[in-house]
Amino acid sequence: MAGLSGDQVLEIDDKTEDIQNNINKDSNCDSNLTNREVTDKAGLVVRGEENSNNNNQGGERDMAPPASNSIHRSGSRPQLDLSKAAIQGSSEERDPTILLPNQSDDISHLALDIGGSLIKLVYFSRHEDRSIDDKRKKTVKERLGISNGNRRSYPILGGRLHFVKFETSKLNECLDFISSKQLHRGGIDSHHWNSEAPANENAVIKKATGGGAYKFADLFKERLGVSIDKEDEMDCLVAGANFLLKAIRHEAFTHMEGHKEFVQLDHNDLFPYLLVNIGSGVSMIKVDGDGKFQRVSGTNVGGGTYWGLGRLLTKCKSFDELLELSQRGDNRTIDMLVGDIYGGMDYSKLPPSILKSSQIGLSASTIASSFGKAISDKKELEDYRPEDISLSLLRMISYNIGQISYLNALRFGLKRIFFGGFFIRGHAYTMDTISFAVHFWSQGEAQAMFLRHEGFLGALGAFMSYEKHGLDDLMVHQLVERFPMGAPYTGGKIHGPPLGDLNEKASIVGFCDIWPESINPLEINGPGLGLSCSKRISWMEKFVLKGTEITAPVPMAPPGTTGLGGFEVPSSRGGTLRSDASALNVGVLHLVPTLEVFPLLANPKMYEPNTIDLSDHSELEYWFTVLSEHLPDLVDKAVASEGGTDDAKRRGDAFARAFSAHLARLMEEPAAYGKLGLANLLELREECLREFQFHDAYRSIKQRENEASLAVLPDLLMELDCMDEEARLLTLIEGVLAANIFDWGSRACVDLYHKGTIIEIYRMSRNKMQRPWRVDDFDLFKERMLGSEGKKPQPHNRALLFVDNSGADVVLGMLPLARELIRRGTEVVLVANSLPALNDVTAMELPDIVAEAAKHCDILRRAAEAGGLLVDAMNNTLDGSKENASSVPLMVVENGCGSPCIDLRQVSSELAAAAKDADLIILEGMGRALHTNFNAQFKCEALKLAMVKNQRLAEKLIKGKIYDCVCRYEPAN
Ligand SMILES: Nc1ncnc2c1ncn2[C@@H]1O[C@H](COP(=O)(O)OP(=O)(O)O)[C@@H](O)[C@H]1O
Ligand SMILES: CC(C)(COP(=O)(O)O)[C@@H](O)C(=O)NCCC(=O)O
Ligand SMILES: [Mn+2]
Repeated sequence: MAGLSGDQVLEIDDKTEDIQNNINKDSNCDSNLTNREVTDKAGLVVRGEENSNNNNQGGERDMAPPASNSIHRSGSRPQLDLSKAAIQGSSEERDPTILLPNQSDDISHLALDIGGSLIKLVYFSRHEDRSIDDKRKKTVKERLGISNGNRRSYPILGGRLHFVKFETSKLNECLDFISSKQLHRGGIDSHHWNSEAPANENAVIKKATGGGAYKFADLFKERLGVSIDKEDEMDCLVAGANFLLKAIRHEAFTHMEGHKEFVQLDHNDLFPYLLVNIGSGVSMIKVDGDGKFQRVSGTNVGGGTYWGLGRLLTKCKSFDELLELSQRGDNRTIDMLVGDIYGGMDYSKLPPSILKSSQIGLSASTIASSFGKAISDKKELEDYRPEDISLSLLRMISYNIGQISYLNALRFGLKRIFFGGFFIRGHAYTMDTISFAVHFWSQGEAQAMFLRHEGFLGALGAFMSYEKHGLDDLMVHQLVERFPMGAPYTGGKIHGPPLGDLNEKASIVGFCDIWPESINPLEINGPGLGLSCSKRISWMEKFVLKGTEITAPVPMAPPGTTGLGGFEVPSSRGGTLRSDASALNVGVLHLVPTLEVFPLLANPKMYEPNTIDLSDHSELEYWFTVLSEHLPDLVDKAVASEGGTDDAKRRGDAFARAFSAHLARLMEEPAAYGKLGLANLLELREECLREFQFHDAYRSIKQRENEASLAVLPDLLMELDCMDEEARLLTLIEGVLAANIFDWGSRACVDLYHKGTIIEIYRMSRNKMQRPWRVDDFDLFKERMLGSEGKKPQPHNRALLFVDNSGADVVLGMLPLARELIRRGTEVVLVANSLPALNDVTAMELPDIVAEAAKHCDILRRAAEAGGLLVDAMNNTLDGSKENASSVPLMVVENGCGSPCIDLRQVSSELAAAAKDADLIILEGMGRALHTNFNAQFKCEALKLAMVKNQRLAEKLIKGKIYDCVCRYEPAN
């Protein structure tokens, strides 16, 4: 336990990462600015007031010393040594357990930028090693032709870069934080990239930049035993900016008149640009390339001026308070406007005989002189509203910086100006004001852009200055911002009344109220599949019997306590500057070195994963409600998955708060974390769960559904084998669609589970799948598979089956389909999640499922052996033969993601390799085939299969109803 001083006490638990370490004991999550913050991009409330004023006060002198020395940074950083990918321990046996490239030197996991106002920290944390079975992976890699020599073999989803900040005046808190997280241990002297590695504290060196790197070096040595290696501040700013602009897709954006738009930057056309860092003071740097820059100007009127003067004039206690005041201010009471001087007239309306230049265009409302009214009035400071003072000050400083920036851009013919530094604080009005100034003075020629990691450029640059870590060599998509998680959300105590026994909700009621009329529940006792097989008790009857196990409530904690206690339905706030940044971490980048663009995308540049764009506010509101309403059930499952312990309940509560707060934040500012689509929201939820140590909330649910399904699989396969080709293919596709109902992510399906009716409904839909489906290309697909007019088509070479849910979905739906393809001579690659998401099956779980299925099916067994899925059984096959060598293989690869949706711009290298020889893609499930990729075009044939388990989506996407099915077949593009 490391007690932190100040008004926020953090509880530290050494054993756990981020969140648990730092759950705020104070239940007031909305406390105003706290001493320790994580990247705060909050406060994007757009003022209704017109911002058409401009600052006509030219001639402001840059009082800062014009340091115009040109620094050229060495570009000879060591390259990423991909050939030495075996990182720790025995590389033969284990996949590397770290994500950063393995070099002989270690990698830093902490760098600091200690500025005049704020200390910025960038640190790296490692994910757990969750790589899937090594032997299997090795065989798959051999099959796919991936050798360690030319391919990266780092585990997927291996680490995160965190961004945290503290007030410089609260240095002690920063030191406590570093110490609590053991960030001062390890480093360039240790040989293992591992927080457990013994550290010779005397030799630990940390990179730091900013004035405090000099000023506080002794304190760091004394308190943490750390020697500070000082890095040039400008050097770091530029390195950080270049890195972000190249590596993060939605890093830069424009902000004009309240409208934020992300800009797509061409990496080959990035330079030159002007970097304006608005910290306590302002630096203006002309950047010509990596390590090539020149500090061309600056101004001493910066963030420190606003905060310093503002504090004196308004008595505000915090920067945020000052900024918030400005939002309610009216600067006309204190600024002297053109109209004040010219008797209410626009300067441009003066008679032509007087007006020499008609180009100036100064309206009456233009600020002629900031604070100018204060000279003529007989007023004292107390007579002015602090709100007005704050706004006047903010405008004065923002316009001034915008103007000087433009003049410097003009000096060097630069069109693009990127603004960083914490003065901006993601504040809409500040950005609008700066943008206005740049736009106004350049007459639209120059563009002001802002950076999402605005204040961390220096710290990131310092982080990257560690020799040989190779971070700067990582390409786009390798460092991705998945979602802004990682550092603690200050969840607070559980409060609110404990719920009763959650098990009560399992009472079984009828299902007719849910199921659409088109499928009549009364027909469930009908003639089964209408087949001539002689089995009296069909597999389905057995499965129904198993149903009670599937729908039984998950084991929960003793009644009376629950993880739901303190959960609050998110509510949107408006009108004030958000202080949530102190509670929400919006500063984490995930380091995912193995991610690649899926090679079968027809047009990667045009590819947009999201089908539903949430820029329409009513759409966002709808999904906000859906996800909020689903939250109690999710927390219930998550807490149960961890045994319902008190700790789990506390984390469940904190998760609910954090997720709700993120949702609320996004409602207010949808682009807060980058461009927002539905897939991002769903991913946010998974990331948030992981953040609170819920690594697999549906673990036991998945297990029991798998078991029930595997128990009846042999009988299903037998039934299928009794059919002719055509009936079988149709039954297989029906089987996939029907089983997609086992979805714990859909509110409607969760209701069916809880009512105990889901199995019946599944049975019903398998028995009677009315065609045509809402989207029904089955006949086309059938023709491709079976041919027409007696012509046998060429079987597919390799099919990638993107599988979805555990249980019936994968076992009774996708596996039988895979088996059919294998039987026809097509290699099958099952593509599954790298990390759990809802009840989706993961790549790590699949080999066991396949192995179990293979026990009763020769086709699957041989294929699984050939694909390396049954490595242990290879010398011990059912009949002892070695026939697997000639069999068509069944393989499993991980997709590189941990969400119900898939962004095909970022897939695992394994999947990318598997895709090379594939000529058929089958995307299954709502997440993978509808929310994302519904409109994706592929170079090869694609089949998109899903049951639509959401009414609104059904209406919007297919003009249909809930539980309608989609079978979309698209020939190669
Ligand atoms: N919580 C905060 N406390 C103090 N200043 C803040 C805060 N948030 C934003 N600021 C603004 O950011 C400025 C510091 O920006 P920063 O980029 O960190 O520069 P420096 O490296 O000089 O500290 C402050 O002068 C102030 O204008
Ligand atoms: C999360 C899901 C995409 C999972 O569906 P799946 O991919 O398993 O078919 C889906 O359950 C979903 O969109 N749920 C949210 C909408 C709702 O509750 O209706
Ligand atoms: Mn799913």
